[in-house]
Amino acid sequence: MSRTPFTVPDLTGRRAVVTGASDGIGLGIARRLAAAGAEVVLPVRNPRKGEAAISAIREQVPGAAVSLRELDLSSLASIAALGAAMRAEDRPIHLLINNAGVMTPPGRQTTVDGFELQWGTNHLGHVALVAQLLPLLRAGRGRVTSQLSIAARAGSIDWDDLNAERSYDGMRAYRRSKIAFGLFALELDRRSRAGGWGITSNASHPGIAPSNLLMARPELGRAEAVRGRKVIGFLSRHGILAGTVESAGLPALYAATSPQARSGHFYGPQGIGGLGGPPGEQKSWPTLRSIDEAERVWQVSQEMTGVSFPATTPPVAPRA
Ligand SMILES: NC(=O)c1ccc[n+]([C@@H]2O[C@H](COP(=O)([O-])OP(=O)(O)OC[C@H]3O[C@@H](n4cnc5c(N)ncnc54)[C@H](O)[C@@H]3O)[C@@H](O)[C@H]2O)c1
Repeated sequence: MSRTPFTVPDLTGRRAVVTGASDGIGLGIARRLAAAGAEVVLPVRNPRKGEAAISAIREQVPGAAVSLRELDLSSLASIAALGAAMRAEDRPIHLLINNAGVMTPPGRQTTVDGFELQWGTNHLGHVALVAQLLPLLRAGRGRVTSQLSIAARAGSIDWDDLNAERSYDGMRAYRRSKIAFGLFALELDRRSRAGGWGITSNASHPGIAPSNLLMARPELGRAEAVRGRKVIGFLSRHGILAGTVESAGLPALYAATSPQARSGHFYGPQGIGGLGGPPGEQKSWPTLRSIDEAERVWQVSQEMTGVSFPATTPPVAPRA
């Protein structure tokens, strides 16, 4: 099955930031951006893995303009430090791809700030990052793309237990983090339009691909993990209901760089079940449609993280 029908346009002179680019889907995204001529910043938790990622990119894109910054999305202090360092560099950001993520860690874990790990990393961490980088994104008329998951097609936000303190289920918490993050991405589009911030925001999901996220599942029993790896590896190899780690980056790349991709819209693989295949626009999932919930996510996330976005009166008109 052909998996690369989308070519990233020329990005010479553009500066991109990609989270979670030391591995998996994010590494492929960063490599393609660099190949298209962008200067790519990789904020990573582990500098050693970051150096290896840069070597891997330069092997395929000699002379690629890639550099590392330190970022732990599970720490608001680390996010603030990255924001301060990048604002001090005072260079516009044209693309921000919020790709990093963690899924179903073994048992309920918390960030250094005490948030349930998936809620704190996948959602709140990226909200805080966008707030920290907002002046640079505005300066670059930046495009923000946020990576969701097919898991967010179902489930809901348990507003009374955002941190899963009363009851914890790993997949429920993952879904919640990705639904909230999707609602945030769409609300960012609405707020930017209403406030004239000059940035765009859309969302993507990669389908399913055999990255560490799915192939190393320490929370599963050994037999179950091996079975899962075999099934996903088989599906990916045969292009059935799954992509490769490389192709899974295409929806985010399309959302972030295609002249056809629109702010406030949603992109994913167009294959059977939306799990693999070429990237394109897809109908938003019911979990992402409530404007009331999006506004609530917007407010609650600022309260929980202590970051703030410029005030705007929420627009009443539905999204275009
Ligand atoms: N692989 C899939 O099938 C699949 C399916 C749906 C959604 N996704 C989403 O795609 C994105 C990329 O995942 P992947 O499959 O490449 O997984 P991966 O585990 O290979 O990569 C995840 C990346 O996020 C980074 N990360 C995790 N916690 C971090 C933290 N606290 N601070 C900074 N970086 C952190 C990791 O270091 C890694 O680089 C994630 O948002 C994931 O939820 C993946």
